[in-house]
Amino acid sequence: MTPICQVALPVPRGETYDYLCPFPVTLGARVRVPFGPRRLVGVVTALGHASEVPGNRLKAVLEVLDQEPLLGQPELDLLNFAARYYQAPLGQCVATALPKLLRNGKAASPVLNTRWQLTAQGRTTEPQTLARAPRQAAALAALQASESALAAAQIGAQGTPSAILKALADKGLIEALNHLTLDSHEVETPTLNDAQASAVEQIRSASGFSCHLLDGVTGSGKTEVYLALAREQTRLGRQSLILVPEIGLTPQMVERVRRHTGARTVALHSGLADGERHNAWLAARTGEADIVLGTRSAVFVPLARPGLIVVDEEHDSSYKQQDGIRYHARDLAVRRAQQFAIPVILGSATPSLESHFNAAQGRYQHLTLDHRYGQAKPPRISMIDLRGQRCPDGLSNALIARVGQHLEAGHQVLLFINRRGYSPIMLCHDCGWTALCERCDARLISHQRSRSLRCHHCGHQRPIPPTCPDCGSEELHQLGQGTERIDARAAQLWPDVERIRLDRDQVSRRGELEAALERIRSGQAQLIIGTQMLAKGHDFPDLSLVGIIDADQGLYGQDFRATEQLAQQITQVAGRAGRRDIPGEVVVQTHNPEHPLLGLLAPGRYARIAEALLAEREQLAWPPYARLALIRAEASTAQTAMNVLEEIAEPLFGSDDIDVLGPAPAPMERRGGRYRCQLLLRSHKRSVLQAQLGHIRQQLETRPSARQLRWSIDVDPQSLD
Ligand SMILES: Nc1ncnc2c1ncn2[C@@H]1O[C@H](COP(=O)(O)OP(=O)(O)OP(=O)(O)O)[C@@H](O)[C@H]1O
Ligand SMILES: [Zn+2]
Repeated sequence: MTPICQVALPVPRGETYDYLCPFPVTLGARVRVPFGPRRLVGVVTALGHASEVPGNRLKAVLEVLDQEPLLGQPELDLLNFAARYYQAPLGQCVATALPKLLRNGKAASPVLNTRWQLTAQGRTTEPQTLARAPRQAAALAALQASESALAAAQIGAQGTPSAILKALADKGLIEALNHLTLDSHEVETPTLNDAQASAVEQIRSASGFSCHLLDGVTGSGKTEVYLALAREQTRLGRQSLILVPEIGLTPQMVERVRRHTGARTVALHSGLADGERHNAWLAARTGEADIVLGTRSAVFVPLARPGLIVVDEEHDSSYKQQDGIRYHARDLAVRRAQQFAIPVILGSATPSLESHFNAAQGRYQHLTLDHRYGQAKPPRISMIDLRGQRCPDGLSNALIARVGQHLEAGHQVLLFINRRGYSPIMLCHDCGWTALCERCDARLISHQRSRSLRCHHCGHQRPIPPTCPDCGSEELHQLGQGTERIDARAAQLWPDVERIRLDRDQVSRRGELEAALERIRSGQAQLIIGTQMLAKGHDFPDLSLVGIIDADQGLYGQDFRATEQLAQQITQVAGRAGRRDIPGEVVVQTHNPEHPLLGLLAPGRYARIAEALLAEREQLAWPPYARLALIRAEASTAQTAMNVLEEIAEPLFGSDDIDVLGPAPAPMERRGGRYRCQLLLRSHKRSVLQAQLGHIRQQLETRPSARQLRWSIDVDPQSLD
């Protein structure tokens, strides 16, 4: 009898598909199969001899792509768990776990490295010293002139042959991005202070699975705790997986990891070229890499010899995927550690309420670092009361004075505003017209450089009108600020100071962020204007002042996590100031100086905020005191979406174990021309909720009325929008 294999395919529905397999094949290997008119690559998730599909309708595998399993049993278990828990098709979970080239059927062996970068030595070596090898000298000069890594074809006007690059690499002057070799003599291991050493000791002395919440104020040296442990794992021949929330944090981190551990380190994130990502993923899987530093989806990477998992900035909402499979990488990381029976560290200066709660319950070991490392003191925090002040461009006179002083002293200044563009409100002073998106319940944001009005929700854009479209008045005012406006004002105020603006409009392409961060780190840029991209994790030694332009932005958020997130964001951004010898200062502009939350911003107070918020959550039975699942539906009319959600909700009313909230219109009801509604389910019993969700998903997949919908199920939603 021909064996039958179950294959997880990247298609929107269904669990797995059965195929006859006339070739030898192992679990976890990729196969190419016919699927309707198409040919797809999938992963074998089960093998057997029986199928519910009648034999004459079964199709056969066309090709087996891997002789050895690409995904091992632990990865398959995790993917199966994620598929069940997050109500997502297994095939899509598998597709999330694989880098693109492997998804497309490329062989599981490294592709040629695509980009080259300078090593520390290469940055400081004069090309003239290579005068006897003029082509090498030219290639080195070209890389020194570039702000980012380059492909061989981009180095020099005609490109550079790989033999020349190899020669430079052998001299230790350049390296392929994601390279695995190392000059071990560069390793410097910092001496830990008592608090760090004690944290390391406690984690090290745990055996088997253990979860540690490393709760340390900003600048307390959490990173060195991770690295000390990772270094030890490397020495013991085991791998460490370190997750960070944003790509922006990886280049700096990779450098630091290598310098402090001497380990073969690879980065894994979406900013890499396909080939680089492919190679890094394979290096993790074969065990060639000792340390894997990655963003969210790296939680799925196969590890040949796992020893430690770290989730840095564990509170960060970017660990939760907001579309497709809505998984939470932090939660899956804990699950993985359990699977492997190894320790996992969740680190943050502002731990999530979930992790606080778990630590309080004794499920996680709570380790604290209460002071900044070394002589660095907590930053001094002051408020500027904006009431009654006129500052259309967002900078009060008091803040301008502070910025001026810090710049004059030769330090760096960060102005934080969590909105890109020029101004969020365009208003006609005569008739009251405001610029709204036609497709969303949202205002259009003006962007001066491109002279356009843009919707940040659906991408719609149109030119800024010269006069009011309703009454023709020329009195069009722009109210409020985004990064662009702050930047424009800063250019007038400090024309000779080198500025850098960092937001998604500025750095969208690969390499741009790295280049920008390098300009900050090298001290070239003195004044930095940025969004939350810059708020966390970065360590800029010369930064002494952080100005928070508008603390009120988040004070009135409707979401149940709004206050938690605001407290985290402000604490984190404030934590960028004064991390070394220069004393730090934080200036917060607000119309609500008496707001209790702002009063709690002083360093070390975050725990008090967290306790207060937890008490509130308990009273209201919100997470972590209950579990939530949000079912979203959108359609061309609100009624269509509401009707289906009502049908779904109907049998649940009156249930003892599940609270049904809604269905109701989403906070932003119309987006991209479609109407959005949602149904929130809440329960104290995870298993009951899970069972119901399985049932609901089946209904949504099969009900004819649901065909006109776009719907999703979000388990443990990060926001209720
Ligand atoms: N043991 C040590 N020896 C020398 N320098 C250290 C040590 N520990 C920390 N530092 C330095 O102190 C600064 C802050 O450390 P680190 O970046 O690890 O803090 P963190 O707790 O991760 O901060 P954040 O949460 O704000 O990102 C860094 O510049 C780091 O190099
Ligand atoms: Zn829109």
